[in-house]
Amino acid sequence: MTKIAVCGAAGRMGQRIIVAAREAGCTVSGALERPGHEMVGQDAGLIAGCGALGVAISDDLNAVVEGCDVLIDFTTPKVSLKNLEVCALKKKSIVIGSTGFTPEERALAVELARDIPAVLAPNMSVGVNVCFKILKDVAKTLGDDFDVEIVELHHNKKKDAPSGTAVRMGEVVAEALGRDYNKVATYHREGICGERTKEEIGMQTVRGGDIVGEHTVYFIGMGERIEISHRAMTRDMFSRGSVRAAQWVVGKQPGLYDMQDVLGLK
Ligand SMILES: NC(=O)C1=CN([C@@H]2O[C@H](COP(=O)(O)OP(=O)(O)OC[C@H]3O[C@@H](n4cnc5c(N)ncnc54)[C@H](OP(=O)(O)O)[C@@H]3O)[C@@H](O)[C@H]2O)C=CC1
Ligand SMILES: O=C(O)C1=N[C@H](C(=O)O)C[C@H](O)C1
Repeated sequence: MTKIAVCGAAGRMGQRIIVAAREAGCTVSGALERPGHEMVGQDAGLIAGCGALGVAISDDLNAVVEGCDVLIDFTTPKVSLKNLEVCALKKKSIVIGSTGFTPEERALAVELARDIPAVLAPNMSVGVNVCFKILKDVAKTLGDDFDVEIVELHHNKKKDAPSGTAVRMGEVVAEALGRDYNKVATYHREGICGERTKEEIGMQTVRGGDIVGEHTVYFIGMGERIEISHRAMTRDMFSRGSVRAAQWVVGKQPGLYDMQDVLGLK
């Protein structure tokens, strides 16, 4: 039985991951929140709503990592990089779902995962990862004649924008079209901003209410349009995906993997 510890255990995703780990027959060996968090000391299962587990939410990163096979972490990039560093020191595996990594932070993650197997993915659902695969083919087939715009919608508590999934979708399309995402992504249009360039990929963000997560990539041509959309109705396919990744990654060769590796979509 895989021993899973969860970082961000009292958060929206952390709670669902604890439930998913139990449903998958894994042992929840530890649960983490930051020092001073009001949930430290509480039973992680009671907070997640799946009954007492006898696992108190801790603020002791070293002790929690020591006691697990794999840490699942849905927090922020800075916290995730620290967790990756500690997992590397203790030779434990890690699954990171946090989003909002800068290119420099991502490069650091690759470096830190040199000696341990780690999964880093902005979206752990099967549906979104199949969309990544489809998008590559669609973009390659359509080529430069269709304008690409990406729109994402999320709840009003989300801290990063655009979503990690939208950025990955932009990267997949840009790469398929032979463009550099960081040069062609256009996040803002206002005033007399000029005609749209052929190369740009528009990235639009909507925030409100309790939207779990919606992504649409528009390929807009003359007289026709293709829309590839994914809508998440609950967080459960993200949490199940993260547990699947945790079970998969333990024992793999060191290195940084993504959800396409876990699902065999490459
Ligand atoms: N890859 C995927 O499939 C998905 C990724 N995400 C991403 O996961 C991340 C978390 O999302 P969500 O659960 O909605 O966010 P929440 O804010 O609900 O949860 C994050 C939790 O992490 C806690 N935390 C902050 N700092 C630390 C620390 N140093 N040690 C331990 N815990 C800490 C937070 O505490 P506090 O409230 O005190 O800050 C909070 O309880 C985001 O980046 C989001 O984009 C979300 C869904 C799916
Ligand atoms: O913060 C969220 O909620 C989500 N974040 C991920 C992202 O940024 O892509 C994935 C999902 O859409 C939910």
